[in-house]
Amino acid sequence: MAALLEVTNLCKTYIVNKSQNNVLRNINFSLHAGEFVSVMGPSGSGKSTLLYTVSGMDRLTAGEVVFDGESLSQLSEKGMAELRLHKMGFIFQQMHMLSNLSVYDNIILSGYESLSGKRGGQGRSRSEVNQYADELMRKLNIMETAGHDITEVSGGQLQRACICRALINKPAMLFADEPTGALNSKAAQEVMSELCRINREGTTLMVVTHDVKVAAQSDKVLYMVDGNIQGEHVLGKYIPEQGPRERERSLTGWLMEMGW
Ligand SMILES: Nc1ncnc2c1ncn2[C@@H]1O[C@H](COP(=O)(O)OP(=O)(O)OP(=O)(O)O)[C@@H](O)[C@H]1O
Repeated sequence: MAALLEVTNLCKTYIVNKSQNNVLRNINFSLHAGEFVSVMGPSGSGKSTLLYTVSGMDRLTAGEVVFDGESLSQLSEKGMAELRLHKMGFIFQQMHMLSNLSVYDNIILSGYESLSGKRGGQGRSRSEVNQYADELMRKLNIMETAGHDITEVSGGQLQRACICRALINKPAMLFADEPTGALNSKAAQEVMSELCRINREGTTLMVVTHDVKVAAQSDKVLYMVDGNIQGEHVLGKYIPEQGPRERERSLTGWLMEMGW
């Protein structure tokens, strides 16, 4: 089976004040449809940059990223925006909700946008987008926040609204940067349960996290050091009934070996 995401010799260099910062150095990995991978590593090792580059939010400097058969460097800005709108979902901390719109309107916005897109918005009508938004909000238990301003909901509710927004176009893959970073442990676990459920339903997940509890729920963990993937730890599919303890213990042991 072909990989959904295939990353080959990926390099990303930033030039700041005429000096060159080689943030990603020859990264290679692939993800199959339905996988859930976490990316861990020290601060500044390039985790967010990796997420941005493989999801087409930022251009790569060298190498190749192929997503669902399309090479990102071959796409124009418009082509890349279309690919992101229709096939990818994002939960990034800096992608704030629009403060002049209600929670509901924030969620449906890119759903409506996709209807006029070149890829056809999966042939849906506006009312079908609305229905899907209702379904997502019900599943994530935030229906009662629909008409609220985004300043009138809790951090956990807002994060669940971000997940609904990211899923509105039924993306093949969801990219998340510290999706539980700003949440208390109860809200974090609720968000993780939702992400795991979405993954079990078939959406591929790539999550950057510093949290062992989050990473222990993924199928495999990549550990980055200084712009390279230093190691990979395979955990297999998380079965909620078995609980996370053993996985957390095994992951923590491996992270220690990695120098975490
Ligand atoms: N837009 C940018 N322009 C210039 N340099 C950047 C840019 N984005 C990131 N960097 C640099 O790239 C390096 C890696 O940053 P990145 O945010 O990817 O690390 P990280 O592993 O996600 O860190 P953290 O865990 O602290 O979020 C850092 O040295 C950072 O300063």
